[in-house]
Amino acid sequence: MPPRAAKRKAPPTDEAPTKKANIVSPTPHHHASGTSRDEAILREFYPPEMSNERVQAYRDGDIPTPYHQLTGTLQSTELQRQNIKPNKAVAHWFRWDLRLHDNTGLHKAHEAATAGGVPLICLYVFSHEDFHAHCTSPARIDLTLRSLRILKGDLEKLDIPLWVEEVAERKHVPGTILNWCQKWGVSSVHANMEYEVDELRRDAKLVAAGVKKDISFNVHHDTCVVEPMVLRSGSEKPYAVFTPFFKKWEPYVWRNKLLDKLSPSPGKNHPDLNTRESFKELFEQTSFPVPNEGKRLSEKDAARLAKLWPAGEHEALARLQLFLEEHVAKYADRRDRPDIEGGTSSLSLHFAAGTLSARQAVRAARDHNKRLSLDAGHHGWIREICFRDFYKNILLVHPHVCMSKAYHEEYHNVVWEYNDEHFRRWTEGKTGYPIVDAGMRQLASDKFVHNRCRMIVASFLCKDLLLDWRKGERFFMEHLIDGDFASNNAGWQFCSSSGTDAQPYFRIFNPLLQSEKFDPEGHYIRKWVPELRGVRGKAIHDPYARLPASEFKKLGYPEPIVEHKFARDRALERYKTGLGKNTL
Ligand SMILES: Cc1cc2nc3c(=O)[nH]c(=O)nc-3n(C[C@H](O)[C@H](O)[C@H](O)COP(=O)(O)OP(=O)(O)OC[C@H]3O[C@@H](n4cnc5c(N)ncnc54)[C@H](O)[C@@H]3O)c2cc1C
Repeated sequence: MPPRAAKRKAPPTDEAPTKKANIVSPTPHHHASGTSRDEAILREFYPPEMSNERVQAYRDGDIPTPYHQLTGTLQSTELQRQNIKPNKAVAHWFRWDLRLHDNTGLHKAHEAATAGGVPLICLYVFSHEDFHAHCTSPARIDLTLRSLRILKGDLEKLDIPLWVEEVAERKHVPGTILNWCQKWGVSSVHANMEYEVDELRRDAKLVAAGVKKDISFNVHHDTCVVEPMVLRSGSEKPYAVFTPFFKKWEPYVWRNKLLDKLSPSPGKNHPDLNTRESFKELFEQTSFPVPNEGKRLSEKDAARLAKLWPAGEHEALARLQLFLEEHVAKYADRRDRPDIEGGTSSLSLHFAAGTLSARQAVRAARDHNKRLSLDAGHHGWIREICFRDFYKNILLVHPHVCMSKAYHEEYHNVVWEYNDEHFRRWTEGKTGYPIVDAGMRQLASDKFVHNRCRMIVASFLCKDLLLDWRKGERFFMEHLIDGDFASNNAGWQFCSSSGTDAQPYFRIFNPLLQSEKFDPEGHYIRKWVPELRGVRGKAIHDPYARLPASEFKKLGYPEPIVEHKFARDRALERYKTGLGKNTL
């Protein structure tokens, strides 16, 4: 166990650096090739890896969590914010909640506007540097822009304008918003809380800065079905394991009738308010910002992905309905089968963009269930949605997971390989393990991967290649259309065995067995790995070992990058050493 930190306020070394030159390199574990574990962190935005002692200080409450900083600021300014008089408008600041229905912040903003007799106006902040700092993928940014266009159209029908404000550097976001509010006479802003560290700190600053300028910032819980931090174990602690969390979560949802209280979409701005004239410029914004180089899809990819993943809340609701009508009943049997179309809902991009709320989804599933109690399919699907809630709770209680640290910080003593060639071959889907390559090629093409294959490719990176899981985590965020920090981080930590509920380090996925079990006929592999389309029978899972050498050569498919048995033994040894389990 690391030594406990002394009871004093630790210096804020996990704050984002203001100048590049200030960043001092820690003592990274260098690899012979010159790359190091420190490269897994985006150093232009974040300080070096936090010490395990500092993690413990967060746990002990010696350092206030960003969540407590925000809630503390909200509490200490409550009276002042209440006393701010309505000016010319109330605003809702959209984030990853790009919908009208069941949007808590939007609903509260509408109520405040109605009570104050002023129009509701809306804002979205397109912050280029945040996209870089958070590794947001071009596909996700493109989906956001497409969702915003639909949202703008829907809001306009209600005489509510939506303005998209472009900000280059994220340090300017708070100032830009305050200026925007002053320009349009906004006295009150509502937004839904984002649970990542940078966002909680930004909001805490804004709430405090706002009251000094007579602007009330109000931040609401919205994204989870059950408000985070509410559910506690018998010993009054936040849950660290999913199953008991779910056991408490489910009856809590039904008992408190949480699904009967969905917020309605806002009503029309009253005609007497002359919103269209007073906020003409906001209505007339015709073009949206263009993402920076490297964050922009090619025209061809944009067109292809728009067809594959239509945006907006109407589409999300239609997709939800289709899934319930045609697939959910068989969910329990098929959710692990990447070879079956419709085995899962493919709604994660809508949850991530906020074009569908988790409450809407759980309620629709409950209402669709025809029996007295939930059947296995409906129940199993609702349980998966609960995972979102659980992982968002983890961010609030353990902010160090947002700072490139493992949930179980002792896993940081595991020494990873930093083999650039292996990493490149993994990213390109050229590992010589068909199921792994199929998963990585699905990611490259569709910017989405089936959950079972996310686990297989992640486990392969952490255990078979023994590469730093944070490199995989970042690569996923940079490519997934549904990239969500909490779920992605937790998924990676599950696979690297360092997270909550993680698979124990000695349980190592065998990619061959996974392939035979979850893609028995090899349909998924043949779909994504064209070199193997002509391979018949069980050879599809392991063509190198199961085909004659001459036949294998003709395929133009790579030999396995590592031998699984060797890799497994190496991983076990490295984990044991890192965790101090090798000593007598
Ligand atoms: C390494 C790894 C990385 C991941 N990265 C992300 C990510 O960036 N964004 C993301 O939304 N999910 C992520 N997941 C979780 C999961 O893979 C996806 O949510 C799921 O594949 C989405 O497909 P679906 O919508 O068809 O899911 P369904 O099976 O239909 O499930 C319904 C919804 O439940 C939620 N859900 C399901 N499984 C999980 C889970 N394990 N953790 C959290 N929520 C879950 C999702 O919101 C999903 O849309 C990751 C999992 C792993 C193992």
